[in-house]
Amino acid sequence: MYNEHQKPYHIGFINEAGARYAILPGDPGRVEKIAAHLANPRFVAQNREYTTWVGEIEGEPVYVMSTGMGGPSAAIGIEELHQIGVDTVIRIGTCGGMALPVKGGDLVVATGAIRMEGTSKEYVPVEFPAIAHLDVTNALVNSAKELGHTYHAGVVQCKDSFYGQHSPERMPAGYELMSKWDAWIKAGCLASEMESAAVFIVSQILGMRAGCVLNVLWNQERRKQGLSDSESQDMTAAIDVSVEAIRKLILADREK
Ligand SMILES: O=P(O)(O)O[C@H]1O[C@H](CO)[C@@H](O)[C@H]1O
Ligand SMILES: O=c1cc[nH]c(=O)[nH]1
Repeated sequence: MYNEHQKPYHIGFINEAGARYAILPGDPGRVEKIAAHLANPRFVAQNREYTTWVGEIEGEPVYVMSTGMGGPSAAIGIEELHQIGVDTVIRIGTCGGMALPVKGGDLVVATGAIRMEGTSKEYVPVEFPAIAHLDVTNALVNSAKELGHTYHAGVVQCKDSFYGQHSPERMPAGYELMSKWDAWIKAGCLASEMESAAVFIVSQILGMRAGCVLNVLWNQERRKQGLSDSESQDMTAAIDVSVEAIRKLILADREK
C-alpha cells in the first residue's frame, strides 16, 4: 500500500528528514508556534487538518504535525507517521479540568485515557487499557518537574462530543457520557479531552511510543462547587515540557 517514495495520502509528506520523533498538537494554528521552539524550523506540508513543520532538537530532526479534533483524524495521523518511520510521539493539547485540584493554567500529563470515544474501539476491544508509554511519560513528568510547572499526572477522559461535555442538558436522559461523569471524577479522573485514547491505542497497536501533555483551559467542576478557577489558553508551559521531553528521549535513545 505504501512505499518510502510515496507520500501518505492524508499527511502528504515523505520522511525526507529521517525523523523518529513528532510533537502532535490538535490545532493546526499551533504548529508553527511550537516549531519555533526547535532549531532551524521549516514548513513541510499542509493537507486537510495536517499541517507539518520540522526542526531539530539536539541535532535530531523532529516533526511538529497537527492532528485536528477527535480520534479519527488523530488515528490517521499516527498511522501515516508510522508508515514513514516515526516511532515516538507526544500529543500536546488543551483539556478541561475535572478533578478539583486541577486548575486552569496547570498541566496534565495523561498516563492513561478512559476510552469513551469510538476510534480506539475500532482497533481493540474496550477492555484493553489506553496507556501512555512509560519512557515518554517519565520524560514528560521529569521535564515538568525540572521546569517548575504545576502538573498532575494521571487518567484523562476521552470523548467524541465536546458539546456532550459542555451542554449535557441537551442530551437525552441517561445519555452515556454524562451519566458516567461523576463516577470518573470519584475515581480520580483529572481532565477531559478528545484524542489521547486514540493516540495511545493506535500507538500501542503499531509498536510506537506515545505520551500526552495538556494545558488545562479551565475547570468547570471547580466552578460548579463555587471554587475559584482561572482560565488560561497559554500553551507555553506545555510546549516547553514537550520539547524538553523529546530532548530527554533523544539523549536516552542515543545511550541504548
Ligand atoms: O487543543 P486540542 O489539541 O485541539 O485538544 C482539545 O481541544 C479540542 C476541543 O476544543 C479537542 O481537540 C480537544 O481534545
Ligand atoms: O473542557 C474542555 C476543554 C478542552 N477540550 C475538551 O475536550 N474539553
